[in-house]
Amino acid sequence: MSITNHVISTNARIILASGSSIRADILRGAGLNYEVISKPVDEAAIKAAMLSEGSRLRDIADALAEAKALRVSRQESGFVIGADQIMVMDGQLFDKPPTIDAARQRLKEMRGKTHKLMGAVVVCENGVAIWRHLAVTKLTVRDFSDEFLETYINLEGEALTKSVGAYRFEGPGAQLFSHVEGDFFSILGLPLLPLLEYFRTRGVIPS
Ligand SMILES: Nc1nc2c(ncn2[C@H]2C[C@H](O)[C@@H](COP(=O)(O)OP(=O)(O)OP(=O)(O)O)O2)c(=O)[nH]1
Repeated sequence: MSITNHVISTNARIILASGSSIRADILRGAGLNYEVISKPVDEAAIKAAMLSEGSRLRDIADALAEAKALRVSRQESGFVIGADQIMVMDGQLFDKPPTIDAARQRLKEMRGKTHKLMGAVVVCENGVAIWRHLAVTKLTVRDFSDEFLETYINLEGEALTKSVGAYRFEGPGAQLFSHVEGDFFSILGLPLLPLLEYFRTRGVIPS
């Protein structure tokens, strides 16, 4: 993503509690002045506990986003943003692929099918969750050739392991899809527009 560094005045401290580079790029590209403070959260434990209780997958994304934001908000002042995104296909939950080969297998599994991305964002202040939003996007992967897949994988490499869907929609990854339903920023990992609207209602950024 081509990112400008044109900041629109921000009247409060904004912290992104995420190690995700694309989330940072999205906030910076939108002209927000923010800091990144990310602290570890045992996502696997939260996910496993909620799955064993039969929680809805969207609630898992929300709980993870809240846990990430709370972990930082308990120690830092300001508006703390936590986010989490899960991929769902054929009723199954997928995490980020651990290796390039796992990404290859995942993309082959996704070929010709539609999957959902459930993206949660939670804002916390002084250790309390004060706002939340969930965006569900639907993406239909075309029946791409093995040759295209190898070309794409060689182009993106390790970046595919940083994305829950094993693609980067903002780049040549767009060529994987025949149809998407939902918001561009939510696909990338941060439901930006509802978040900006919330910050405007709180006077953090100008209306
Ligand atoms: N560049 C790019 N990244 C994507 C795309 N779709 C999903 N992602 C990334 C956004 C997130 O970094 C990641 C989803 O995983 P998580 O929600 O667990 O976040 P992550 O572990 O990366 O960071 P965090 O837990 O917030 O520290 O997938 C895309 O189309 N392009």
